[in-house]
Amino acid sequence: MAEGIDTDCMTLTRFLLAEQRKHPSATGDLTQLINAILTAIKAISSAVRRAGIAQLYGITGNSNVQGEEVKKLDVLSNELFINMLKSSFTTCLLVSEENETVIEVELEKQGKYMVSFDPLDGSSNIDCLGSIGTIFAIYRRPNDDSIKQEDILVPGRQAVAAGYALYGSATMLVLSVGHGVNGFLLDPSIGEFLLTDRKMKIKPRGKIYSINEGYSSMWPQQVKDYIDSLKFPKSGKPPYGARYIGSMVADVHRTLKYGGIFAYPATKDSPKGKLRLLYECIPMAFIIEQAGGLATNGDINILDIKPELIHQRSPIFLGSKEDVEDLMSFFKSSGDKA
Ligand SMILES: O=P(O)(O)OC[C@H]1O[C@](O)(COP(=O)(O)O)[C@@H](O)[C@@H]1O
Ligand SMILES: [Mg+2]
Ligand SMILES: [Mg+2]
Repeated sequence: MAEGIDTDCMTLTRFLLAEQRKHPSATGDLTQLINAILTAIKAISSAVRRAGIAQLYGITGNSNVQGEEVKKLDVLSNELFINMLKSSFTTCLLVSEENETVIEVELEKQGKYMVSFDPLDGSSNIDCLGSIGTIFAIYRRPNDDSIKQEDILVPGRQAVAAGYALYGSATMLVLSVGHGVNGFLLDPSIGEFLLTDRKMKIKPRGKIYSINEGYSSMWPQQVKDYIDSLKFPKSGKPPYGARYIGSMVADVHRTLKYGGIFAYPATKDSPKGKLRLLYECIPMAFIIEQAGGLATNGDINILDIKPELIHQRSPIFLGSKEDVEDLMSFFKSSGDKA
């Protein structure tokens, strides 16, 4: 019989408590907040698993066979996330991809953290049973009494934690509280996340690039030249392989595990790129950097960008350090920005 992964039976709950004990002054609020996120992720995971099989029984679209309303997965995921975060009594400001404006938590439920999140990422993959995910970043609120909505517009460098859940062939949570990255697999039979990927590190260089090649005619020249250098290497080295799922969580997770580069550049149609800074680019950049990789917009590090708008977009290139540095050299030598 094949041996299973050695999990040491370290549950995420135990892991978080051990992290908390490293900081004697910790109040436990961050642990409570992450636990609330975990509950939302378990509920979303269970809804995702049911959504696939629901197609078999005609429970699709907006109503089921009885004509009852069925919430779309992204709407349901958003509601679950917001409810869990509010009822954790640890948050004050929330930014969700699904809400136009900043959500201010009711005064009596307010706590000291701010959270930005994409409750369901890769939604175009839902109907074809492809992998989807959830992304989040956590910040401490400024130390004054009155909170302002713009308080959440801080560079990713100031995040205290970030992570993502991937609803793939199993549900995995990848988390960093600022001391490296750890991965936990959900065992649905016991409802627990178990530590399976301890101290995750990204290879310094990979062999895979991940970009929507269909838009190549609209890429900046530097991106065209860089991708050509991977496909037609001069030195007689083998070319890079290409992989693109179209679900950021799944594409970034593969990049973290196998190495290489993930890119969503600016295009002629989307001069600022497509992906959103607060709840897609920053959390992923935080994870990749904590794992020893790099994330840039082609000009500056993603974590050093000061956001100006909650739904601001940014070009992004992230992954193995040497691969991202190679890409950056194409922008530097042309003198142009991404
Ligand atoms: O289809 P495209 O243009 O390649 O875009 C794919 C990107 O869009 C996204 O699906 C956008 O996320 P949402 O599903 O949360 O809107 C990313 O996950 C993915 O990287
Ligand atoms: Mg998304
Ligand atoms: Mg989304």
